[in-house]
Amino acid sequence: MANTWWELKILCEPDLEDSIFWRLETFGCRGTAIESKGNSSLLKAYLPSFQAQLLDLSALSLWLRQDALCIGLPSPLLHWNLIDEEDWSSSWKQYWQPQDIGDRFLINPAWLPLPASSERLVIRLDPGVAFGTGNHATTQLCLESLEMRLSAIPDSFIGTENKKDSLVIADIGCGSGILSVGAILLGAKKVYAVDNDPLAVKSTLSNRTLNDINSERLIPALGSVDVLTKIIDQPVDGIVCNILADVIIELIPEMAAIIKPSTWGIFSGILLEQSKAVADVLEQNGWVVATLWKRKEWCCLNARRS
Ligand SMILES: C[S@@+](CC[C@H](N)C(=O)[O-])C[C@H]1O[C@@H](n2cnc3c(N)ncnc32)[C@H](O)[C@@H]1O
Repeated sequence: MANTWWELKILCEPDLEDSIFWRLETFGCRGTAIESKGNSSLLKAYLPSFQAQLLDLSALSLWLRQDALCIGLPSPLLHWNLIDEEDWSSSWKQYWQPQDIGDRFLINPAWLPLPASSERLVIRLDPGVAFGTGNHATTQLCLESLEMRLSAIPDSFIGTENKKDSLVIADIGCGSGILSVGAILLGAKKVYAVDNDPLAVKSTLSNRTLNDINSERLIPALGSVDVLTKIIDQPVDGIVCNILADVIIELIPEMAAIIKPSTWGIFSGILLEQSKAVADVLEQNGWVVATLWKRKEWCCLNARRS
């Protein structure tokens, strides 16, 4: 029998989009898409059917209504139905279009032709069921921060030991591998990409191939910081970590084992109201938080050790 998926369709006020995406992500949805419907937004999200029972979907519906109520907006309408795998893979892909991010990147869905000419660094992507299409504000903030870290300063200004083409980076919570691929395209020498979801590791591996990246330059592995401590052969120059504030807070002390005095860090997946808690833990663990970039209700902390 074909694998089946829940297709969730949510009609909502545009102002609710981000909080709903947040709920869907926490609920375990993959392959989210969005469509404008007049003054409303239609969000679609997909979830392997075995991951949720009808009761879970009812609970999700209740949370969505409560979230809307809290900020005084009309309740979103949630509908669900079962579809087979084949329909799933085509349903959300049709809404995903090439997208410029920052000054340097263009995200190109794997099934669409490459642009005839582009001065941008093209990240070809098929996220499969992993998070990381480039649509989410936190992914964009991380890519823009990487751009700032890796392309703002010419090699000649950053000293031999920090030359861009010798930079080793850890991508913690790599998802589709979008940030790892971006870092390599910007000139990093090597990226170790870890995720505790096997499907994310699989997706990063296939996106490595899709972008013709040598297997010695992008090294995906199942796990988290503990695994990095075993697979890296030297402390990393940079960390990019787009997970959730609570998880980042837990991982920060462990990161001490993979860094050196000059390591920089890009931390996102953090809601604005959580930024102080994350910044406090970073500072208690020897980081200096240099900037906070925000988009919608999300933020990204750029930090360094010295
Ligand atoms: C928000 S997604 C980020 C994906 C991609 N890096 C991006 O920026 O679009 C977070 C990812 O972190 C992974 N994750 C969650 N907790 C983790 C942990 N403790 N260690 C490693 N990965 C984790 C999830 O499986 C998910 O793929």
